[in-house]
Amino acid sequence: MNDTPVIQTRALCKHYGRKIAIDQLDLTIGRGSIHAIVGANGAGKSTLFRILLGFLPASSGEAFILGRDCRALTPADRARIGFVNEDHTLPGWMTVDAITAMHRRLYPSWSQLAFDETIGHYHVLGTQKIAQLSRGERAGVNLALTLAQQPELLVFDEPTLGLDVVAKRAFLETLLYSNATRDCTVVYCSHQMEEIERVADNLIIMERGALRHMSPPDDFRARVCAWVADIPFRGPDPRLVPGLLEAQRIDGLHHYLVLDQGDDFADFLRACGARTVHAMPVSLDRAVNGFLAKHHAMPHAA
Ligand SMILES: Nc1ncnc2c1ncn2[C@@H]1O[C@H](COP(=O)(O)OP(=O)(O)OP(=O)(O)O)[C@@H](O)[C@H]1O
Repeated sequence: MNDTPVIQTRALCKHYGRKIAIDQLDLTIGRGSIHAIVGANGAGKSTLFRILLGFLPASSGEAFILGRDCRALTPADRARIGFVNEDHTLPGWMTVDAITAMHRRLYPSWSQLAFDETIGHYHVLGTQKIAQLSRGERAGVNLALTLAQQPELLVFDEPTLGLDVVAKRAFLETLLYSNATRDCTVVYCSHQMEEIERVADNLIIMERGALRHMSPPDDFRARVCAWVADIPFRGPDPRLVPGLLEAQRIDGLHHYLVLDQGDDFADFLRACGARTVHAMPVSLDRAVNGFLAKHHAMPHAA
């Protein structure tokens, strides 16, 4: 078994003028599984993908994809990687049949079976032009073309953005199937947490171009907890609440979303005058969004 990481960056930086998009990023993603990268808008996810795929030079540091230096990818290296972005850019004037024939010629490892299995999820006719397809159908054709290459690594930049529930489900089913049936690693970024909860084995959180967390999604969810306390007056100064991500007062009760706090958080609340305290687990969506919102809201020196 090849244990070269599919993605590895060392002290990777990307500046756009004075703007720092990637900031000393050290990231290692192993082979296999589905890895989801999340981050607030502007966290650097698309920039990272563009560097990894060799579309954009880094300002400094190193980046490797499938063990190859991202600055010097050959056509043979690229054939091992399938990339789908949110725009599902395919030439609008070509028919589905024509573009399929072109890809079949281009990729020596083309699998007609993988193409047929994927396209079968969508109601697409071979005679239709790409421009005539709906957004979800275009996503399906793009995915079918990419999976038929039989890549070792699939990289998706917000692949289900703008798709309806049915198209999203078809896309995810295919993704899961492809990961389960072939030895294919999937790395994708998305803002759709319920989708990540369903498909991802590994959650990677980026913030302002740096890695903030990496673990199975459930492990991150377990770091965040919601507490409700009945405190008959103002409650503690938020700056003194350990691990605070979010504080709200609803119907006279104090609600706290906190990171990395154990049972002694209850003691803290009681010491602040709480008559009753309750801890509740949170969804992945709440945990990640609370985490990102907290840091997103912080003022940042340019
Ligand atoms: N061509 C560019 N010129 C200047 N700044 C840029 C350029 N491209 C990206 N940036 C900046 O780099 C940062 C990272 O952008 P990037 O598109 O990688 O973020 P993202 O995590 O993909 O965001 P989103 O979730 O909104 O798609 C942002 O602050 C963005 O404004």
